[in-house]
Amino acid sequence: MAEKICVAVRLRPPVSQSQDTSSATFWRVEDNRISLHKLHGTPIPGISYAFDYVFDETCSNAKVYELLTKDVIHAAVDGFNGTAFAYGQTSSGKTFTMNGSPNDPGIIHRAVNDVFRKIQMISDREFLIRVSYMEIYNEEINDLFAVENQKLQIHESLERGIFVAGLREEIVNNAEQVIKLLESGEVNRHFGETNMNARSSRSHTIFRMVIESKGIDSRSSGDYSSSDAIRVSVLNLVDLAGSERIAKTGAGGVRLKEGKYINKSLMVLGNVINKLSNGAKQRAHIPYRDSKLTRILQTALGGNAKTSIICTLAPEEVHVEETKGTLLFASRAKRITNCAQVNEILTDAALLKRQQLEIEELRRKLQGSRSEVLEQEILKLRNDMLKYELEREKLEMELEEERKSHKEREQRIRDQQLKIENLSSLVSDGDRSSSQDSMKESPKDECNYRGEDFKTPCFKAAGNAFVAKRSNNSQLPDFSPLPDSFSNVADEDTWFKMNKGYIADLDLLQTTPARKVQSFPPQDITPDCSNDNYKEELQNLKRQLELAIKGKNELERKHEEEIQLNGRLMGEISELKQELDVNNNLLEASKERYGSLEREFQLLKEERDSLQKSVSESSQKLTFVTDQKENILKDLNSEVQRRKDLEAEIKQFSVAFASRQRSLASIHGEFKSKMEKLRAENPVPLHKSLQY
Ligand SMILES: Nc1ncnc2c1ncn2[C@@H]1O[C@H](COP(=O)(O)OP(=O)(O)OP(=O)(O)O)[C@@H](O)[C@H]1O
Repeated sequence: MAEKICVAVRLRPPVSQSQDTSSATFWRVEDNRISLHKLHGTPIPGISYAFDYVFDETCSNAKVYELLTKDVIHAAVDGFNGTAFAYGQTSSGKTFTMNGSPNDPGIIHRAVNDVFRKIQMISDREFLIRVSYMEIYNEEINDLFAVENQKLQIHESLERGIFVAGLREEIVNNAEQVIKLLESGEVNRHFGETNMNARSSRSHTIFRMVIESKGIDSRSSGDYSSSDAIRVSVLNLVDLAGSERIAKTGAGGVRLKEGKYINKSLMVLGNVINKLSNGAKQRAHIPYRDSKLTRILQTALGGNAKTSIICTLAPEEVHVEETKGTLLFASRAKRITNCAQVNEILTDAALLKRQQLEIEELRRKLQGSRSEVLEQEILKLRNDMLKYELEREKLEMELEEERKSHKEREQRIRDQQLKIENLSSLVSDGDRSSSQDSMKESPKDECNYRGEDFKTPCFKAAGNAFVAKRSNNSQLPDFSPLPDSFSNVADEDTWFKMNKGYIADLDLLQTTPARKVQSFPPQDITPDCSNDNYKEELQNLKRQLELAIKGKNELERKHEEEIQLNGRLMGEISELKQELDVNNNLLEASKERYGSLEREFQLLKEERDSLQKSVSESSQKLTFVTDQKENILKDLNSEVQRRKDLEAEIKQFSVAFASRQRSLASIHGEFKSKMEKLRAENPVPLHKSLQY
């Protein structure tokens, strides 16, 4: 059954009253809560903790045992593993709590007495108790019952669980015997003097009782499921060494080395408690193997055991930080859930029967909900996967189409840009031609000019044609001086770049028509023209120019629109891409889940198969045993029958024997009387006469 570890804290009495008067804070205990207060009584926010029990400095070991530990001890007698340990900084009262004083024995003594007292009260079971006592000193395990057993190793086996190999175990019959053994062990324990404690435990000690019991009349009951089982439980009573600040303990040399080992193993214990307190989901790996202490206490921490922890606190203000640390440890420990169950070892027949029941149960579970649920989940996942695949394909198609139309639009934009460039150059060419024309005076020049093949601009093949036109025009520098203001609008370099196919800056291009209007108004051109045709042509040219400018503006507007549309579409494409990514992730996740479910399903199938196999093996075994039993019964019956027959025969024989005896007796009587009669008739001694 899952249950939380039981956690209590205990405040030891202050070492010296005088220290307290100068304190600025003190710990207050109210019911099952402990909080830090300022000297005048105001509670300090955030430093208040509740536990299963909070014992103040007036509390006795008797009370601590009664409220916190007794249940664990009693449960151990009933077959549950149990652990009780004391945790706290050095000199906070751990050893006092576990070992006690002559006037107020500690938890270990009380537990030992209680175990034997309880056993006495159980009449239907017989008990076997073994005890051992070890210490972990500088991360080495030593036997406190046998000093020669040092540096012992931890092992693990199916039958014994985690155990210390080579540790002496004494079989004990009463509490006094155990107390004597404990006293002998205490002598071997490592204690040392530090600034904080004149007799400081330099090692963690674990006193262990293994309690075995068996129902007394198990044979007669015939119920194999429980009375035939042997219960084995392990009870650990642990006195930890205290965490210490080297600065405070003033430790050096050996003490310093011990302190480092102590702190390290307590840190591992803290880590284990921390991980366990995170709850099953976030637990991941629990570092039990990082220290000997946690390895030995593995079952007690989050395993098959009932556990109670007492955290001892030093009340002095100078220890307030350590006390807060201990309280934090205690509140984490409070969140740990153990799952204790009676430990039973079964005889073969009981084991067979129980296994069969378990197999049946498993089979029911397997055939029932679990596999159905799994199959349904797999089906659902398959559907989801198909759905995602379809959605992905659809999205991919949409994306492809979008890409295509995006390309087309880009092409259109490029075309438009080109057209705009052409128009712009045309406009400026036209301007320049106009200005040149207006300055021309000789008919030869006029003819030359008119002889040029001036056409409506061909937008599509603009690039090269335009470059050619520019190069033609550049042959007339003398007749076409650039206005001063031109360089402010579009310099030669810019033109050059544009004509070479550089990306155009539209802002620059837009300034070109404005220059034409400002610099070359039409009235400046006409008065100088004497030829009518030429005038007409000029008019045409002007019209064409106007049209071209209009066209160019229109194109620019369209171009702008296209760019905006393009921007929007790009946004849509990136949204689609994101959606596609999300879908892909979902697909991956469901694929993974699907895979793991399939694996789980496969495992379950294998498990089911092996279970079925073991069921059939068990059935075979059972049939074999039943057959054997029947045969034996048959043999027994025939033996009984034979015995009955023999008895009857003996009876008959006895009757016949008796009647024979009777007839013999009568013959003998007759013979005797005849002899006597003969003797009377014949005085010759009979034996003589008979000799003849
Ligand atoms: N509840 C208590 N009532 C009276 N005296 C106490 C109590 N707790 C502790 N003490 C006394 O305080 C001193 C230190 O206690 P103890 O040796 O038990 O501390 P510890 O936590 O085991 O220290 P360490 O970790 O150094 O071994 C001892 O003299 C002990 O008798």
